[in-house]
Amino acid sequence: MTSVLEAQGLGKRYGRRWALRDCTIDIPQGHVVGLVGPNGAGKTTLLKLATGVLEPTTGGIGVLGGRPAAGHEQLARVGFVAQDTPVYAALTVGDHLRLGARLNPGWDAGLARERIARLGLDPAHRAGKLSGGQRAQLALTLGLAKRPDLLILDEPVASLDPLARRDFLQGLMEATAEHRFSVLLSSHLVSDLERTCDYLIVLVDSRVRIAGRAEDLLAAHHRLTGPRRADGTPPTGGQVVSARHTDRQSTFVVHGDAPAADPAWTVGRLGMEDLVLAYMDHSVAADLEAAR
Ligand SMILES: Nc1ncnc2c1ncn2[C@@H]1O[C@H](COP(=O)(O)OP(=O)(O)OP(=O)(O)O)[C@@H](O)[C@H]1O
Repeated sequence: MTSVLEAQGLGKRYGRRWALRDCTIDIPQGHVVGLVGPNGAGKTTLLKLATGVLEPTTGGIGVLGGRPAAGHEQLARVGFVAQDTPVYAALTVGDHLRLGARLNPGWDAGLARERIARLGLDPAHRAGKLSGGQRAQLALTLGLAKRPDLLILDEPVASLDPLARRDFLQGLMEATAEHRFSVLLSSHLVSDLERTCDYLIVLVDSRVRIAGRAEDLLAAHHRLTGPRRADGTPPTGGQVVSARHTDRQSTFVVHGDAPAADPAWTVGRLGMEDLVLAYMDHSVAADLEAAR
């Protein structure tokens, strides 16, 4: 099956600073992919490379088997809702739908109308007077009604309150269940992704730290807690993702097979948030960097 996004040695540099480097990933179709990382990690850069808004400095990127933004057909297959869910303030909700119909060959007018009605949005209302949550829902509706094979959303819920955030993500999940398309969604909040995404990419300091199916990643990581290790290494094999030490205790997050039972050590599983935080741990990230 064609990958939804395939990158080989992909990099983007601004002057002397790399916004994204050495990015090699291959994401199968049919997932809701969460791209997570701290501010400035390179998430927007990767999404803009995927939509063809930016050209790579190094390497290459393919989206749904084609070059990003290469021709009408490719443009029609990819929907993009940029950061801050941009809409035209002076246009009404109805104007947005008419514009969507004019610009997109595969426009699903029924879906757009039905969704706007379900959200309780008045087609005569100017977009500039909508609340942040309503604006985000309008932008999502435009993205969905385009009926893309891949919908890319850059921090779509960043400015929303918890209720609006939940409604937005729920609407997105319902749409993916109904229309079967792939989604690539960025956020710096793991809690947003936990219920929504089944594939995860963790980006830290402009590099992909880990990428894969969420359940595989969770199964492949363990937390070990036990007596403080004088040499700072865990009692087992596996790649150390993060390490924390107090006077008496050491806690490691390791990537690898389940460690053999040792009565002095507690072995625990991780949730998605713990996993992402472990990869964001800067001290270990710096060590990994030095070891490359
Ligand atoms: N046009 C630009 N010119 C120069 N540097 C840039 C430009 N755009 C982004 N950068 C830099 O590239 C790096 C990655 O930025 P990017 O916007 O991709 O991060 P992000 O993970 O999306 O961050 P956030 O969560 O804050 O949106 C940052 O250091 C940023 O300052």
